[in-house]
Amino acid sequence: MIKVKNLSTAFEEKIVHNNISFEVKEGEIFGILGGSGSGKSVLLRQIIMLDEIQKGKIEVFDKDINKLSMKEREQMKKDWGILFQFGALFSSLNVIENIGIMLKENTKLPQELIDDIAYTRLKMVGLDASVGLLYPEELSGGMKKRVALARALALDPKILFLDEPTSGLDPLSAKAFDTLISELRELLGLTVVIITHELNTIKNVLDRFLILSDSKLAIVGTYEDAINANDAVINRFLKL
Ligand SMILES: Nc1ncnc2c1ncn2[C@@H]1O[C@H](COP(=O)(O)OP(=O)(O)OP(=O)(O)O)[C@@H](O)[C@H]1O
Repeated sequence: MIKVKNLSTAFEEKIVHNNISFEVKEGEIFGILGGSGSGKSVLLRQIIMLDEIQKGKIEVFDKDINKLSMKEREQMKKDWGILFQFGALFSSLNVIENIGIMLKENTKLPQELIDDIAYTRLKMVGLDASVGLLYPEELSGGMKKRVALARALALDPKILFLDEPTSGLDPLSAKAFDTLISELRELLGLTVVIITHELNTIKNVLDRFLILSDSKLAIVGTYEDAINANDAVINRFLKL
């Protein structure tokens, strides 16, 4: 689904990625892990075409994203949903309007249908229809994340990108959100890419992950692979 080949990124003196390569397979929940400032966000932003690729190649759906026409770029962006860490909801819009905005901006569907789809998405993320007319300030942290997720799912994406989706949530809400991500992957056949440092998520939700360390990949593999690697950097990171 995503192939990163020999990617190198540097900002002035600082080398952020030093010739890294990995693949994300269709249908898996893949984690991007690493310490603060290790280049996780830059990597994600390069994959979703917000940051430029300095050296190397990234393919999504078997297409080199550096070689897309404007039209192909726009088309590809409709095939993924993104939930940023601080992906705030619009405070002046109610929940249904917040979810529907993606459809309003990207389709010519009539308002009635947009509302119908938005309510379907709301249900998908485990929220009751009665939440639809509430405004963001009336929601708990966990509910806000779910609404933002519903918005990311609005266009029926093939890939879902999540940047620290459970940060700021209490442990119970974080666990419930993790379960939801796993369920949605099953239900919708999504491929999910998550930046996370939550050990529970790493252990229980991710199929495979990479760890960025010193601009290289300390590992690309499963949790079991990570344990078996018996590597000091990996062990420190996973608190093994
Ligand atoms: N546009 C830019 N110009 C210069 N330096 C940048 C730019 N973008 C990122 N960096 C630097 O690249 C490094 C990696 O940043 P990045 O945001 O990817 O880290 P991260 O792993 O996501 O960290 P965190 O977990 O703290 O969010 C940092 O040192 C950051 O300061």
